[in-house]
Amino acid sequence: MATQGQVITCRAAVAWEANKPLVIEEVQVAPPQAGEVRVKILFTALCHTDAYTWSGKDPEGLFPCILGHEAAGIVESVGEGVTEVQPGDHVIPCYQAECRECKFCKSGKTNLCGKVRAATGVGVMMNDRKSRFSINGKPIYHFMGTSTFSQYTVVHDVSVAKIDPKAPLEKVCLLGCGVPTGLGAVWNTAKVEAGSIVAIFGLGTVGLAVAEGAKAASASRIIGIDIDSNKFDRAKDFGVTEFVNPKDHDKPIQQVLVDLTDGGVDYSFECIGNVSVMRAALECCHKGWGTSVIVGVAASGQEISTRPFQLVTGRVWKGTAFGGFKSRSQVPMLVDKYMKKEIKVDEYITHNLTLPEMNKAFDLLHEGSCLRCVLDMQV
Ligand SMILES: NC(=O)C1=CN([C@@H]2O[C@H](COP(=O)(O)OP(=O)(O)OC[C@H]3O[C@@H](n4cnc5c(N)ncnc54)[C@H](O)[C@@H]3O)[C@@H](O)[C@H]2O)C=CC1
Ligand SMILES: N[C@@H](CCC(=O)N[C@@H](CSC=O)C(=O)NCC(=O)O)C(=O)O
Ligand SMILES: [Zn+2]
Ligand SMILES: [Zn+2]
Repeated sequence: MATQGQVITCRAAVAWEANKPLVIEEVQVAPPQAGEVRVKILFTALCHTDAYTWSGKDPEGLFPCILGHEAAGIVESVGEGVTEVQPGDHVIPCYQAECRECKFCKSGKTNLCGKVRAATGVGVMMNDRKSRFSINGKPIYHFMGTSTFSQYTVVHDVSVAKIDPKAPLEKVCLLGCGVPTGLGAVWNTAKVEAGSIVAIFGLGTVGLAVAEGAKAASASRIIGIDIDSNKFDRAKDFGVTEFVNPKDHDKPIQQVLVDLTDGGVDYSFECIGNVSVMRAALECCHKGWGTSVIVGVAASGQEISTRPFQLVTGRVWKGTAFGGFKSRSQVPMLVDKYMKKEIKVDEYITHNLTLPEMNKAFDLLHEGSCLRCVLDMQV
């Protein structure tokens, strides 16, 4: 039966309140308005940022909402004026939009886009500042402009990347967030050169993708730092060459790393979201040129600090969102790289579950063995 122009009733995992188990509900998904795209989500993974917002620590977190931002699906219908995708196209929703027209997009200096960010930050669509999700008339907020924990979602047309229809959606859903973030932090944000010494704090999916990117950039030493030594074995497969567990040392971890590397590392990446570790990641960098990239997302109210002397003496502190990749232009390129076996994706998937098992998937996120759990959304 044709669904275009109709309200679709489907299942979604609804976060009614912070920290309360998500509830699988029947939700009504309104048709896309001008400049919008309704997508049938086939597979979604969970990212730690979903857990962060669910925890109530995200200043932009609004409830009730439908979380989820690392997914793949098929366009069901498009609103007026949408030209770049059509029903049947295979797509990856992009929480970081790319309109190609705004001041940010035109600058060439950033992958951030200003076109819809004000609306996505408050859980609504640009057109009418309303949600397309409801339950018996009660609006449910969108999240990150993607809300992929629903069998159908509505996104802005600037927030969807059309990909190779031959790509397996149950795998390439990961290219919606964590893997590109780590790779791009190395390639786009830090621009690591061959021969560099790299330190990675946190060996989850994002940290391992940093390792993969650093290996591809021919870094000479890739030092993985994690408080869970069980992470070390797996990290070798992603390019980590040495391991340090801060718990094994009495000295501050930045001093341990400075001693290990004749004065400090060329590049460091914080992939945890811990502001004390962010400081250590900056301070383990080599005087004169070492660059530290903040990737992890820290909770509301948290602030970073260091002695300004650290920067006066040439260290550089940076951050990255989605690894600096321009989403609509570059996600299809990452899918192609995966299809040519130039980047890993399957290796980050440690668990597969289904939509009704959403809460189990959130529990898994906190287990050391889990990198990414992919949910089959149509079960
Ligand atoms: N900037 C961006 O665009 C993005 C940021 N993120 C953020 O990146 C961070 C990492 O994400 P995932 O890799 O999925 O997380 P994860 O939780 O899988 O990995 C974090 C790792 O850090 C380790 N760890 C925790 N405390 C530590 C400490 N004090 N010292 C050393 N290691 C420690 C844990 O054992 C774990 O292995 C999260 O904060 C997430 O929200 C995720 C995607 C995009
Ligand atoms: N709402 C949060 C912001 C969290 C954050 O920094 N998000 C990252 C992506 S994390 C993906 O898993 C990001 O790209 N930020 C840029 C943006 O435009 O949101 C808070 O306020 O803490
Ligand atoms: Zn994410
Ligand atoms: Zn833009």
